Amino acid sequence: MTTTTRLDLAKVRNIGIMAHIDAGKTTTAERILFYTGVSHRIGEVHDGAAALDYMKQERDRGITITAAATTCRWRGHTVNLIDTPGHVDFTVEVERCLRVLDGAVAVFDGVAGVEPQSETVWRQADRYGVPRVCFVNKLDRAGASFHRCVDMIAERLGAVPLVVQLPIGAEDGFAGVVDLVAGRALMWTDGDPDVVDVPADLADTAREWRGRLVDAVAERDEEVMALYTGGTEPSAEQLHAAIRRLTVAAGATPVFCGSALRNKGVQPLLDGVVRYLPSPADAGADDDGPLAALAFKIMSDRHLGRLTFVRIYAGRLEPGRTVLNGVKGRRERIGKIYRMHADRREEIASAGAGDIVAVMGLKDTTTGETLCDPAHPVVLEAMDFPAPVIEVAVEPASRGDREKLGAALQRLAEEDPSFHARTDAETGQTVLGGMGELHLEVLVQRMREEFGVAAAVGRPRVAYRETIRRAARKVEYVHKKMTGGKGQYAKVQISVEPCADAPYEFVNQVTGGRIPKEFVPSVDAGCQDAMRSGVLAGHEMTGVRVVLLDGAFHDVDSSEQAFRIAGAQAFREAVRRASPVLLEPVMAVEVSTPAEYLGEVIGDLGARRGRIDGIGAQEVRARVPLAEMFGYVGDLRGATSGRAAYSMRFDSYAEAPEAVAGKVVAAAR
Ligand SMILES: Nc1nc2c(ncn2[C@@H]2O[C@H](COP(=O)(O)OP(=O)(O)OP(=O)(O)O)[C@@H](O)[C@H]2O)c(=O)[nH]1
Repeated sequence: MTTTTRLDLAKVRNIGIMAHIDAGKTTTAERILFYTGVSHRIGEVHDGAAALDYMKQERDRGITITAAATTCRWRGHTVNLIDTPGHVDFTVEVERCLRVLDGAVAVFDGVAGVEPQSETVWRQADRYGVPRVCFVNKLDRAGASFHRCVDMIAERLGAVPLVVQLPIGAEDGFAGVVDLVAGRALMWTDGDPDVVDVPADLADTAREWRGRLVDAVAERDEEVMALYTGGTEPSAEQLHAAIRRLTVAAGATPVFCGSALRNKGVQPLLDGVVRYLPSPADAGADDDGPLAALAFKIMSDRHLGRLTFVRIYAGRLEPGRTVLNGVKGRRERIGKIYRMHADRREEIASAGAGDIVAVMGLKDTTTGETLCDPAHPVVLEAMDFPAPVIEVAVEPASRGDREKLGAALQRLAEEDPSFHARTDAETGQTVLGGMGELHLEVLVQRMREEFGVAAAVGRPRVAYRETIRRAARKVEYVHKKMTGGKGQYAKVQISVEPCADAPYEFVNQVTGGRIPKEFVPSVDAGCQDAMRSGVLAGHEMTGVRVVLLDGAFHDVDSSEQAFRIAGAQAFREAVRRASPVLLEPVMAVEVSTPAEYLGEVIGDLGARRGRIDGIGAQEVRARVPLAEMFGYVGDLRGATSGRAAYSMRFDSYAEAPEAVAGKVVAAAR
């Protein structure tokens, strides 16, 4: 059965849930699905039964890897919910979700407060200008503190928290919340909360905090300020409207609280989502304009095959329609369209601006590309994906496995733009690259379990790069083969020089037909072939400009192939003369630790060739080469009795010191 819906845009919310690993995103999302009637029982993460974590891997590991888009309904609104992964290795997933969201719920662990990864994700959301509401979760746990977490939101994240609720009771006795806007209390026993008077012992505190809320809003909102100076207390509706204006403008963030696990606080959080977070209409979505949609995720479904998740910004999508991939300039036909409900799907007859849906039938479109009306081509701003910094070599067990591996890698790379696969030119091995140890572990496990590839997998190693330190001018290479029938002949002369603003550039300066036009792209292709495997240790090269200066050809014996070979050989020779160097990935590392271990943590980072960027009362920021960070999880736990935590993301590539480079080069040879 298919359904046709024309959404009232003002009643749509496209939101994500973001947080540090284990803060309780998945548990909160599960409760949202339960209360909105999508799922009929509550799946627990620790039972491996959460509906959103539907991939087998996720069930095994109890963590969220792939963001799943789910549609649910709350108080007459359509809420498209995206559950984003919290582990730093999957930052790309978070980033691509933020790109298509209108708003987000930031979940914090009431005991741990603002943790490093919540900070990373918060900054990402800042970068994309995504309005947020906060949910301070786990208030049932021993040691939880709502106010400490609110302070951290202000201090660590530089946000303006608007406290709209106060917890009633603490830890085991946590029973409900005061709604400061309405001046009522919500108490949970089972299911929906009872709305009652604010408990007498909290009345004064509640009055004080409502005053603070009104002050904070008045300071930033003219309408409430006008009431305030006129001596009128704003009504609940006026306050709601002002909080919405501030939230949508990303000028402040309402803070809610509760315990997802104990089923407390989730319904008012949902109210907050529809009340305060923006709708696509706030972003100017237009159903009647020409189509503009962004593909933000590719997923292979065991039954349906390739599904492309798209966010529609303008216009409508219908099955059977031909659309243009604005980036590739190729036409694609839309197959069936689905609204996804985590583990279930609903076929729909059309989808409009502001919607997030899954589409079948797209063959050529990858993550970050735009779909548009062929008569009105547009390209929406694409997404940037960081380079893989860690690799493993994979050796298929048999020829059959090699074939399966090829298919698996293609599918996995389509789904995940932060995953790369290449063939090592020297060893012929297949090398997989990713964002971190866990990322690759998950990919390898999927390759084995989902695609049935039997393969030996090497130890994870750093993905180095190679570049050149200076220019090498006028390097010549002649490719000549005169054996047998038709010969091969191509001569090229090139210069190479360091290129700061692009990984690779090719400039053609050949004049007077010394190389026929049709062979110039072959020289370029040859240089790019050689870029894939540097002369030092076979790592991918970056930051090289090639200038093609001169050459010669032969009427009969010259071919594209010959010029490609000559280009590659000239390039290798030029690079050898241009002081090639090894680059290593350097990570931005943030460690949070009890103060007593601070000295030890700093000393250890130093021993790992780290450069300290900043030291706080309980935290250290440093830049450390990735090569020194293998096994850091365990070492840090050991040194701090498990009390410190860290997060790490790619920062930059830097020239490896000679001692390090020497070893890498020797190992490659
Ligand atoms: N005490 C308590 N535990 C909670 C609460 N919410 C979640 N948990 C537990 O915290 C753990 C992590 O919860 P998840 O929901 O998987 O956290 P997550 O943030 O989705 O984690 P990832 O998906 O791995 O990024 C689980 O064992 C939950 O049962 C809560 O309100 N109170």
